[in-house]
Amino acid sequence: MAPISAPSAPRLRRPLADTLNLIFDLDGTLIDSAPDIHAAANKVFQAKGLEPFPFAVVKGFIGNGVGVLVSRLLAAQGLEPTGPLHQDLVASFISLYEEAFDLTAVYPGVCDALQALSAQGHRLGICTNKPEGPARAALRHFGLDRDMRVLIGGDTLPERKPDPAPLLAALAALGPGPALFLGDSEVDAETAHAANVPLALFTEGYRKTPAEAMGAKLIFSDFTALPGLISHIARRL
Ligand SMILES: O=C(O)COP(=O)(O)O
Ligand SMILES: [Mg+2]
Repeated sequence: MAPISAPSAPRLRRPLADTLNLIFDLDGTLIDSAPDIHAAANKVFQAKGLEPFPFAVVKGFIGNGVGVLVSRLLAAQGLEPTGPLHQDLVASFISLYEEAFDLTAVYPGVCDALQALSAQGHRLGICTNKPEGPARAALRHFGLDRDMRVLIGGDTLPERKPDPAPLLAALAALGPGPALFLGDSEVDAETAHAANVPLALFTEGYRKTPAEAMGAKLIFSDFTALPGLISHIARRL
């Protein structure tokens, strides 16, 4: 008797040729959140009877996560950068941060670009030093979570950027394939370099170094151009 034929095996879900694993930074890359970070920092400092900060000072300290931000702010006022006051300020900052969206804006063209990239078959994820809770809340609030398959925040792993571990973990979650890390800062450039992943630099974020000195494979200032730029370089990654 002829064997009953097995139902045809499901097709292996292999990445399409020319599709990439695209990992995005969050603050200064997808969202311009510095005004909310500034407001939250001033609220928690003032609640302790401490002086508020000018916007440029807080903006210049963004990039290494909340713990480092608060340490830098304390040091800027000549205070001990670690210890109980630091812990208190970080805890209150994070609880404010989960709902601090009023002063934050998504950079122009981001939503459409993410949808277009996903529709082109690229796999998208986030690697940020923002704590995971506030990062998830921000992505949901701005409708940026739909196409994201993974989120690694500043407190998801014991390591955070510029250690390569968070970026490598995000990429591992997306599966094998060529990758690009899209970020705005020196921390992102260092992370990309340490993980041996090419960097696409978004120029409108919180960087201090000239764009050409960041070692980026791609430099862009406008998200509406991103899907086209990525199609152009995909084969060369
Ligand atoms: O929270 C920060 O300090 C920086 O966050 P980012 O990694 O998304 O730029
Ligand atoms: Mg950033």
